[in-house]
Amino acid sequence: MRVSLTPNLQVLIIYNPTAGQSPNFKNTLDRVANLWRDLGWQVQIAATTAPGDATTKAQTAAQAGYNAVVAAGGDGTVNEVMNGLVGTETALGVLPLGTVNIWAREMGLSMDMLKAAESIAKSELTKIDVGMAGNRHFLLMAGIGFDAAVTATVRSDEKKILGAIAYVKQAIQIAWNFRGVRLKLRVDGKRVRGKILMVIIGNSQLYGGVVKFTAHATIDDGLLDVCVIKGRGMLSAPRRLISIFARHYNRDPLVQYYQAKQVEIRNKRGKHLPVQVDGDYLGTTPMSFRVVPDSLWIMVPPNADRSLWRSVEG
Ligand SMILES: Nc1ncnc2c1ncn2[C@@H]1O[C@H](COP(=O)(O)OP(=O)(O)OP(=O)(O)O)[C@@H](O)[C@H]1O
Repeated sequence: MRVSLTPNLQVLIIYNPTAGQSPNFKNTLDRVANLWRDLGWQVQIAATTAPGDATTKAQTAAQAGYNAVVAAGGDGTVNEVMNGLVGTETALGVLPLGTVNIWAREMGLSMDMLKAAESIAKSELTKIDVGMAGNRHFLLMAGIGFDAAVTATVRSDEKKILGAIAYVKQAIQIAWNFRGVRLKLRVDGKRVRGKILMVIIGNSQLYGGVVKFTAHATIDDGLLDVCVIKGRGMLSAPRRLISIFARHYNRDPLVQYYQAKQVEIRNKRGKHLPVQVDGDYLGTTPMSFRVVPDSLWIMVPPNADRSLWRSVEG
């Protein structure tokens, strides 16, 4: 079900002053706020002061009856805001201020903030599923293995200077020594065996702004999409990537694709893998993952990727 925005929308913009590469975006945010005020919206702006602050601020806004909280930052900030909004009546919006901005891309937003703000003003509201990793919600995906090892070690000062290239540089450095690990996977009770390089558990589709590991994922189907990539080491990764780009899941025996409500990853013989959610390091296996259906209101701009919905009502 899609719902139109009310004319006197109450909106809180929560921004992360440390996000992305641009040093001074407060002026642009003020212009965005004025653009929305001209439409009759009541708009407040609040800066985060530390990691985790966006979750507390979003929770407080939901309790105070705000209609929407717009996360202005990268996907880490979007994740923190949505963790404060799941299960409330307050909708999540996004303004792309981070390094990669995957959710903003999924929502079809321009990377130009004022153009993005104009699109957001034409949004509708709808409810979607989110994922849960341990006790943390995720909007995009959880990554287990190689990508989480990269996320855990990429330096924030390099991200400021190099942007997304900092991830590529770190991936190349880690790839040489990264080995697949035998873990115990259960996907809706089904046992999955083999040496695991990486598992992507996707609520949505886009990964890193370039590739879709979970290309069949929709955000209203009550399921998570699971892409399991197996192998001894990263030398085999380019072949696996070709299979994923061509969507030859399951035709390549080392790339398996599932849709499930729940995924359990247990360690074997003391071996474990790191876990990231929505691009931020979370911890290590063992960990449980599950879908939380129909639990988050979001603002859907007109150019949002329609393939993210199983059914779009007109
Ligand atoms: N005021 C703050 N000071 C320090 N860290 C913060 C602050 N506010 C938020 N953070 C942390 O910064 C992390 C990264 O932020 P965010 O994802 O928004 O930007 P980014 O890293 O530039 O973008 P991307 O996620 O696209 O790489 C968040 O996970 C959050 O915990």
